[in-house]
Amino acid sequence: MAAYYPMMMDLTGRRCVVVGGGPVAERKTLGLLDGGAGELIVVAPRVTAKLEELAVSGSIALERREYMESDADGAFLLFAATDDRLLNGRVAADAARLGALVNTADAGGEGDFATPAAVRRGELVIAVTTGGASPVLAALLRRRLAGQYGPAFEASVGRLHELRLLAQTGIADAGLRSAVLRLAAEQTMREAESLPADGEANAGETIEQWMSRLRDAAERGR
Ligand SMILES: C[C@@]1(CC(=O)O)C2=NC(=C\c3[nH]c(c(CCC(=O)O)c3CC(=O)O)Cc3[nH]c(c(CC(=O)O)c3CCC(=O)O)/C=C3\N/C(=C\2)[C@@H](CCC(=O)O)[C@]3(C)CC(=O)O)/[C@H]1CCC(=O)O
Ligand SMILES: NC(=O)c1ccc[n+]([C@@H]2O[C@H](COP(=O)([O-])OP(=O)(O)OC[C@H]3O[C@@H](n4cnc5c(N)ncnc54)[C@H](O)[C@@H]3O)[C@@H](O)[C@H]2O)c1
Repeated sequence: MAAYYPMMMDLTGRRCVVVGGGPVAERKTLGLLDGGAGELIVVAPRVTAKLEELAVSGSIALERREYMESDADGAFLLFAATDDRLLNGRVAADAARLGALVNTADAGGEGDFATPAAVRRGELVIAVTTGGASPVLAALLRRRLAGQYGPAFEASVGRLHELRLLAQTGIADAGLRSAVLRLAAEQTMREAESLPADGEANAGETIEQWMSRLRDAAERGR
């Protein structure tokens, strides 16, 4: 069992290849699209209706045929998600030889990385993994976190980012700036618990007004 190192990968301009076209390959493909994969190719003789739809809309390139070694050539990420154990092993071996990072959907996650269950709220990504101990537990935790930090949390994260940019230029004192940013994050966490699904925290207050209010609070707390 690997210890696993969590990281967030920028897939802009990267070639990603999914081998297989069943429900598992579909899930990996949707995750790659959410994750901004630059060039996404799915190779399989048989694919789900959703993958078919993504090919028609041009979101993925679909190669409706069996996998060939050349599919691994030039790939940055490779996903072995077929129901054929021997083939998934071959894809992993090709990836190792050709320098692609590989994920295998079977065999205890043999390969270079595992895919976590993820909640996306704008720039916030919450990713959960059990390293193969219980993928279902990862999915259940993902569902709980998605409920706890609902869709409206995206706007809250966006406001925090705007505030941070403004504070970087608008508050010269580094200690005061970090106190303001901490108060803002703490307030946002508290609000997350009471935020209506379609509501926006502090709607109506500009970022400048929010920063000034936080600044007063931080100065009082010094
Ligand atoms: C989190 C998630 C992300 C995703 O796939 O996007 C994910 N599996 C999910 C669901 C899921 N997987 C399975 C079931 C059926 C129940 C069951 O059998 O337990 C369900 C439930 C369902 O389908 O609802 C079965 C399964 N999974 C793996 C094997 C092979 C093995 O362990 O040997 C088998 C047995 C296959 C068989 O028996 O033939 C392997 C892996 N699955 C992983 C990720 C990696 C470790 C993650 C971790 O442990 O945290 C790893 C190691 C490799 C990888 O795929 O990267 C996604 C939930 C997404 C979400 O809902 O948000
Ligand atoms: N990691 C996970 O999250 C997870 C979850 C459940 C199951 N699994 C494993 O993943 C495997 C795939 O699951 P599924 O439900 O998507 O299977 P599935 O049987 O629905 O689909 C298999 C896909 O592989 C394709 N395929 C077969 N031979 C191929 C070849 N030579 N080249 C290219 N594509 C080929 C088929 O066309 C089909 O699209 C399962 O066998 C299981 O071991 C993994």
